Formats: sequence, C-alpha cells, structure tokens
Amino acid sequence: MEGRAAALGAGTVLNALATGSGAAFGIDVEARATVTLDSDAEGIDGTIAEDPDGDTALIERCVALATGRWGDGEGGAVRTDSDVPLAAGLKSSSAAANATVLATCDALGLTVGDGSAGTGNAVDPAVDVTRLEACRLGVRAAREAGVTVTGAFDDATASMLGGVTVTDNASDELRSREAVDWDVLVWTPPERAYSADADVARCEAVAPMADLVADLALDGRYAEAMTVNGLAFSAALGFDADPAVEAMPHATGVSLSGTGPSVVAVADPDDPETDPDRVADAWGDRPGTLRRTTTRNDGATIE
Ligand SMILES: Nc1ncnc2c1ncn2[C@@H]1O[C@H](COP(=O)(O)OP(=O)(O)OP(=O)(O)O)[C@@H](O)[C@H]1O
Ligand SMILES: O=C(O)C1=C[C@@H](O)[C@@H](O)[C@H](O)C1
Repeated sequence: MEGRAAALGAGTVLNALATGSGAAFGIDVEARATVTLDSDAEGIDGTIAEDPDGDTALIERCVALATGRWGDGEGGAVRTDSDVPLAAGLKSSSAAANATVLATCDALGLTVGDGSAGTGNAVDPAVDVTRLEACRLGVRAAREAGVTVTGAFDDATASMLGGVTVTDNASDELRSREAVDWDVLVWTPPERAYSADADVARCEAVAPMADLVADLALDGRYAEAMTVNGLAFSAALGFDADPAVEAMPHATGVSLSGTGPSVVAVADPDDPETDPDRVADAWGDRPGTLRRTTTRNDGATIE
C-alpha cells in the first residue's frame, strides 16, 4: 500500500506568536511525501531526502495519527523530499506534515476532498476525509512533535488549501480564505531559525500591532497587513528591517516570513507601481538565495 502527495510552502501575512491569530498564503514551492504501509510492520521509519540526519519525529507522528484514525494502526515508511528549505520561515514543517497525512490517506485507499469551509465536515458523501480534517491532524502531530509554538494552523491551512488564510490557532478555526494572484520574491539568508526556538515573549510585546494586522487581513488588505507585520516582527525577533524598506517602493507588500530569516515580497500584477525585478535588484547583493515564484490557490494534492 503506497501513497503519494504534495503540499505547498507558504509566506506570512500575520505571525501568530503574538496573539494566536495568524495569516499566511500558499506559494509555488512544494514538499512531497511517499508513504508505504505494511500491516505487519512495527513502527514507522521516516527519511528526509535533503537532510538524512534531520528529525523525522513529525512525519512519523503524522503517519501514526493518520493510520490510527482512518486505518488499523499500520506501520511502514515515510520519505519526504522538498523544495521548501528547513527552518527558513517558509513553512517546511506544515508542508511536510500535510503531504505526509495526505499520502497516508492515499495509501489507505481513502478519497480526500473538501467539505464546507471552516467546519471540516465531509458534505460530499464520496469524500472519506476532508483536507481540513487532514490539516488538523498534521497540526496535532506538529504540537506533539514539539516543532511549533501555536500549532501553526495558519501556515498549515495556507499549505493545504492554498490562497490566503486567516486563522485562530488557539481553536484551529479557519476565519477566512481567499484566492490571491501575486508574483512572489523570496530572499533566504544563509542562516536558519527554528520556529520552536523563537522568543515568544518578544512577540507578545507587539500584540497591539498584531491586532492591527489581523484587522487589515480580515478586511482583505493582505499586502498592507503583511508589511506592518514584517516591521513589527522584525523588530521583535531582532531581524534587520532594511530588506523590507528596500523592497517597499517596488512591492505591494513585504514581510519577514514566520520567525525568519526569509523575507517575502509580493507584487500584484495589476499594480503598475510594483516591479519584482527592482526588488530582485535591491536584494541582489545579499548573501543567500533569491527565489522568484507565485502564489498558489489550489493547495495540497494527492499525486
Ligand atoms: N521536509 C521535511 N520533512 C520532514 N520533516 C520536516 C521537514 N521540514 C520540517 N520538518 C520537521 O519540522 C521540524 C521543524 O522544521 P522547521 O523549523 O523548518 O519548521 P517550520 O516551523 O515550518 O519553520 P519554517 O517556517 O522556518 O520553515 C524539523 O526539525 C523536522 O522535524
Ligand atoms: O510555530 C508557530 O506557531 C508559528 C510559526 C511561524 O511560522 C508563524 O508565522 C506562525 O504564525 C505560527
């Protein structure tokens, strides 16, 4: 019994570490998972293709929770390969968890689809598991594996459903989801920052700014929201705001993504003031990698 799935990386509109409210958007970078189940196998053996010494607890927990809930507790193996760099602020753990849960559903022969938004209820009788149910299971695995502060339901829904999602991470509720079509430029410095190590108290200190960002996001003003978010959380987490200031004249929005270190700029193709090439020029001499991509509105898929 083998299953395969892919899920999206994401950029940040609102970091949830201040208040528990968060928002993120899916981008065209993917993590893929292959799951092989065996009723006779004891335990689950995980491998991360790009990082053979990486911690596989999250993806193993995802398979165990999924077979416990929808199967007969089968064991087996899970392997991820990913274009989303680890610990870079681009939601690698959410993408890996979503891809793994969906690949496990695929290996179990289950049909995955969408129920009514926000509830996770399977309204289509042909659907065994909704993507929101699968997403919530991945968030539970992330909490149990200790790789998240709030559960990161914002990142997980953006990765699973695509588009911009606004969530309450305390209750794992989806408050809104909307499609967006932006060009995206990502600068990833060479250093890495694990979300679980972030200074939560410093983030909580900027809670009034996070409330303002949440209001903007719920009003559909995502790009302005992410720019305010970036300034507030760069200051709180000790990241340089210069890349954001350099991008601002040429971008619709720009923010530190997650707990960093990546910075993500977005350009609305209908906005004549924006020019991703000029953002790329402004960031061109910085160490690390520059990635040109786009938003995605389709989310995670079984392959
Ligand atoms: N591609 C992957 N395959 C398997 N496990 C992964 C993968 N990416 C992340 N993880 C797991 O999640 C843990 C945390 O990773 P990471 O800090 O990248 O997650 P994150 O919270 O999504 O951060 P970021 O937003 O910075 O990417 C890793 O130590 C690993 O256990
Ligand atoms: O670990 C977490 O709870 C989070 C990490 C970052 O990606 C944040 O951007 C997200 O809002 C929450």
